[in-house]
Amino acid sequence: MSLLELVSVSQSYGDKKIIDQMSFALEAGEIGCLLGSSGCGKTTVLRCIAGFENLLDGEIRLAGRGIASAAANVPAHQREIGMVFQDYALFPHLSVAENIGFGLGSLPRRARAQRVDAMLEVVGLAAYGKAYPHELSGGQQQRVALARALAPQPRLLLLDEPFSNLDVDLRERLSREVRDILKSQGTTAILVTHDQHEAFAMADKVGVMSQGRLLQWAAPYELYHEPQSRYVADFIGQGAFVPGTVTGPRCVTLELGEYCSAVPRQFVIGDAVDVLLRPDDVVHDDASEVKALVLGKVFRGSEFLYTLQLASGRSVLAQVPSHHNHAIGEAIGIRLELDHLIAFRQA
Ligand SMILES: Nc1ncnc2c1ncn2[C@@H]1O[C@H](COP(=O)(O)OP(=O)(O)OP(=O)(O)O)[C@@H](O)[C@H]1O
Repeated sequence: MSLLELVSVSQSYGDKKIIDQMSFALEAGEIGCLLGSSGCGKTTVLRCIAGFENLLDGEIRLAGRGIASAAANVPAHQREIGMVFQDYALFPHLSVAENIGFGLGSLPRRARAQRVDAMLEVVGLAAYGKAYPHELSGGQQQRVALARALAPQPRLLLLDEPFSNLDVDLRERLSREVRDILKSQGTTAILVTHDQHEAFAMADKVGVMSQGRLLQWAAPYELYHEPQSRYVADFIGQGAFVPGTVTGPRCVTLELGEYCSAVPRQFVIGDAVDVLLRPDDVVHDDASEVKALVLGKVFRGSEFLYTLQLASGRSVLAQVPSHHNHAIGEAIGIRLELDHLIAFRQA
């Protein structure tokens, strides 16, 4: 039995449908992530799970028990769900230890103090119990918020864009740290973000949302390598679509030549397809007869990300080791190295 199940959940504000028949399941101890552009309904899903919104249709189950449907709701405070918000929402007049102990009122004093100490240790702030929130950095404050949410040992933790107030470096580090903390505690959690690096760094399962619908719910690797729709293929990672024709059971012909790998089974010979080329599929090769013009380049330390123009005028991206330093306007040889093909029928 999954720890959290959403079964065909819909929600609306007035006449406007915000969540449309959304279903997914999260196993105990897993970290899930809802990823999507601004306004697609991510936060609304969290609010439905937390008990702050009523459902129009469908059901939410936590550990096998129905907690929300159009007909009945378990009140938010009885759901044993913790939340961490973007703005930390710490109490400024309480010390770090008092903040963390805030939700532990039902524990005897001693047990509460022990739990607070243990949580300070878990989030690496053992020396800061007596400090006040304004004396801490943004990253430290977010760790206090995490400790406060974890202290009552919720069945499920919801994190709503928890790192978006932090600068990029800290975001990356903290997202790894938070994942380690959640895993060490065996906490089941759902994170909401519009940052796919964060989603990939943190989550076991990622759900891509668009306009209130869940388009795909899968492990990050699968989302990247086996996107089920053009939208997901486009949204996840970088790349460009290039038109081609299926020429054999495993082959497709593009303007860059014929490439044979596993053509998805739904296609037959003669089908017109758009093939997704990721930057790492396009390999720089001086010996190749296929040439492309360097339109732009971004230095990334160990590599360049080149924007290349093909003979047709179409652009593709290529990830090239940075000792190949070509000038804009130069023609360079390229070939494709496709492990597997991501292709969609041409519209
Ligand atoms: N209280 C409300 N009343 C009416 N409409 C609302 C309300 N809250 C949110 N919405 C609308 O619901 C839609 C989804 O909002 P939601 O906050 O869930 O999106 P989101 O994906 O979390 O966006 P962001 O990444 O910008 O936070 C938006 O169009 C928003 O305008």
